[in-house]
Amino acid sequence: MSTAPKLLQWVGVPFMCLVVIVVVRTVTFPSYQTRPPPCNATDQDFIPATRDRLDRLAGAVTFRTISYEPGRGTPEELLKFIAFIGDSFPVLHSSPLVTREVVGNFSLLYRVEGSDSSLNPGLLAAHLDVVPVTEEPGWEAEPFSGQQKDGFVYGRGTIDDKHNVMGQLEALEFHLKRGHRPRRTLYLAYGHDEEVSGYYGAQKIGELLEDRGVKVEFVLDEGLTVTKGLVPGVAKKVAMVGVAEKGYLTVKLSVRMKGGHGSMPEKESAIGILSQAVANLERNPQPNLWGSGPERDLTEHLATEMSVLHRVVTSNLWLFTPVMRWVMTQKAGTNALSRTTTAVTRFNAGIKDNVIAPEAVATVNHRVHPKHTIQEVLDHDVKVINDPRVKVEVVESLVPAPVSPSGPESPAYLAIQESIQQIYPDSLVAPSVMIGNTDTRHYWNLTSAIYRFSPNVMGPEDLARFHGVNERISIGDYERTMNFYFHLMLNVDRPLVVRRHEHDGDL
Ligand SMILES: CCCCCCCC/C=C\CCCCCCCC(=O)N[C@@H](CCCCN)C(=O)O
Ligand SMILES: [Zn+2]
Ligand SMILES: [Zn+2]
Repeated sequence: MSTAPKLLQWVGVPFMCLVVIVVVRTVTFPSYQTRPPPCNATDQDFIPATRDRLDRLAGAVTFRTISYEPGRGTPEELLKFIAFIGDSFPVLHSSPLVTREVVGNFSLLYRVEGSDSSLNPGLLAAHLDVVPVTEEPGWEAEPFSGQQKDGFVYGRGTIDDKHNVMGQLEALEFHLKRGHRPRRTLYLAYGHDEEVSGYYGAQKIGELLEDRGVKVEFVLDEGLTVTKGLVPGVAKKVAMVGVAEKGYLTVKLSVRMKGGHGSMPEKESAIGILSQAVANLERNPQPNLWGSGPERDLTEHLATEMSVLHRVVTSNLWLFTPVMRWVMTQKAGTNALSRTTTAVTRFNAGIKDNVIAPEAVATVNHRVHPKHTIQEVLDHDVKVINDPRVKVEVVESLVPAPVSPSGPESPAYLAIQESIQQIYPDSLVAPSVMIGNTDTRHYWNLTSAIYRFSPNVMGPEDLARFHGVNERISIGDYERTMNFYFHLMLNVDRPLVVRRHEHDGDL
């Protein structure tokens, strides 16, 4: 047989088989998107973002409830914020159904008594504290003003996390004002030191509930959001419900050398050696694990909603995972889903222009992928630094969270999904990995159904607002936040049993 037909036989035929398999899988890949059951909400079942509600959010932002490090915050501001909350919701705070405890001096635990003791309580979480403000001159509005400008409320805490605190309380106040009596007992847990790991706030709340033998049906805390323009190949909004949460590892790198007079430097300095170590870490990222954890579910839940090329790839991850691994590392948001991230967040050295620095110290903040271990991350750092003069110390660590159930087998997840779809009817919903950390670490013993989701919309240009400059929330998003919690409180106020969910294709 001549070469051409033999080549065709050995290459062409297998290639054609491959093409057929890829095409068949693409066209037959299942849709995970479902439609919620009909919502019988009326016009009265709506919380408008009225002036007084916006002023309450703005007021909350004015309290400089900054957390600096574990055990070092702003107690006076927290006490003022707590008092402000008490004054802002008179029906809630005078209801015989509601009890409020101050836990750990500055955290709040509300309990709304339900009428049906056969239903396990639900727990909504958020936090009262914020991170410090940097780059103040870059802000378009004073960071603790709560200024309303161009359809936004500006300020530190507007999306992390005072919109959830105030949005949940507004929803509960609205329910109680209308005489609603919940069947399911509801806890509202507001930690005062989430930004510094919650050791004195949420941890105490978790311990208190455990000591009381409380088991909850679900926990919902801050998390990923409704996203627009962040998922490659998807034009629609995508609401990402965190069913998992990355761990973290904070590492201190230090180099000590002989100091001395700036006029007689040695060939290498502590600053130079540490700078090289940091550069090595940034040039050699932790391994790409995309596809090995819950982030794969996010992609597969969206495959049928993607543009053709992306759909071919995501419907055939058996073949194209290497392609996905490359695509997903091209931007910070998707890269954060794909691997343990490495962020050098502090670098300190030197005391005077003419003095050789005897020590240089840097802090590295890793967020650990669900399929990675703390030790593996540390081993990678040491290997990549490859310099025994650099001391590597673990400052703090947390293993990745257990993965919560999602999809049709998880009624609590479906209730969250349903509430999202009632507020964002044009949005897709998918399970995802919370790339930041939350107070839910302190609630692991209360339930296996822990979710992280904040009902506001984030686009590519908004990611930098988290802990950054010009943190803000649109008035429309705050209105949707309040109404998300209004609907969620209704949607969970029934036995949460596995229900047959209407698939698009079934209607
Ligand atoms: C396929 C597209 C994927 C895009 C993913 C980007 C989605 C962006 C939406 C939201 C980003 C959420 C990150 C914000 C985390 C907020 C909570 C927080 O700040 N927590 C702190 C706790 C610190 C505890 C101290 N160890 C933190 O994570 O730093
Ligand atoms: Zn937060
Ligand atoms: Zn934060």
